[in-house]
Amino acid sequence: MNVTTTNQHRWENDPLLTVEHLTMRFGGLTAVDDLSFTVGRGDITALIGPNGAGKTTVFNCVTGFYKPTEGRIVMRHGPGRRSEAVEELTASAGRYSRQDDGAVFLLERMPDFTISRTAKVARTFQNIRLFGGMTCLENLLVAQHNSLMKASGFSFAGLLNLPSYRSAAEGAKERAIYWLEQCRLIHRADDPAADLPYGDQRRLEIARSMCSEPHLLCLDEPAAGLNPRESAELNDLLQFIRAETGTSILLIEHDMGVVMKISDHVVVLDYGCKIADETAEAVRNDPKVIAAYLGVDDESEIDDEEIRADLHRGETQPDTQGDKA
Ligand SMILES: Nc1ncnc2c1ncn2[C@@H]1O[C@H](COP(=O)(O)OP(=O)(O)OP(=O)(O)O)[C@@H](O)[C@H]1O
Repeated sequence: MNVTTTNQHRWENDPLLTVEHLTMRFGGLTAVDDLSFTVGRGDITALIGPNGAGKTTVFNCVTGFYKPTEGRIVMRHGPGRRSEAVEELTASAGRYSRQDDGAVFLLERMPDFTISRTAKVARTFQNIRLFGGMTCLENLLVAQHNSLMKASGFSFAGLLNLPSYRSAAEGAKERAIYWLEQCRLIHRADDPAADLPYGDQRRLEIARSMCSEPHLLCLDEPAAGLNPRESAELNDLLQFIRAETGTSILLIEHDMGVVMKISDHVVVLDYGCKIADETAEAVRNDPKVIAAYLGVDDESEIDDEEIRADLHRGETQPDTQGDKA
């Protein structure tokens, strides 16, 4: 997916998301400093960097949890850069505009619930946020509450009578069952989410996000706490999601076995600044990246086998069963 055309990376030619000159300050602390990068349509893009580099802050800006201090965050539905529509929208007071074959959204102007519902950006969190007392199936149905309410015409009578509501409710259940199957959780459909082992809960969160049919799926450390087998299964699931639905994925991840194996494109942050923005292959051999992970200033001093081995982990990991989770 990361081939270049006309000397540019593919993600530059068909960007789903562009983060442009993003800055986020908390009082005197600049957590993200003039950061620009692109998420290509259909790509798996990883955002990596040492602890405190600003990765989660970027996620919080993209998903509307924080209003950036400065910068523009553009999401696009439909192919191409849509430069004219983006500039027109920026000059107006609008939050999004629709074209015949798509739409553009300025995420920094939108509240978080509109970003998920209208711009179709879904996310998971570092700490699992499921409804523990609800069953797995219920968790996935609750995630589709918005579309069900819309189909009801936001009325009680609608809930009871409207054929459009009945058909939306059927669709929601089918989607929930589909994603439980793909995430290998269908046998736990009626169990409370809190009863699932940790790795299964992580997959349930991804299933829940996929029920909203996102164009962009943002995953904050999806492999955290997983054992090697579960990490390999996660790789398969993310590759399946991309191949089957075309959903683009932006992930924060410390597990280099996941990052290097499945990412088309890796963006590296250190102290809020971008230090690398390349293919996984190029990034894993970049002395700046190794230096950042080691916390050293002088790149010429680097000779750390452990860090190099970690950055190369995705190369050596054996494939797991098939191309489907
Ligand atoms: N709400 C906040 N208020 C003040 N400072 C914050 C806030 N959120 C993040 N920070 C600070 O911004 C910096 C970047 O934090 P952030 O969580 O984005 O880093 P990270 O790269 O995601 O780290 P990790 O890998 O440890 O999760 C840190 O110094 C952090 O303390």
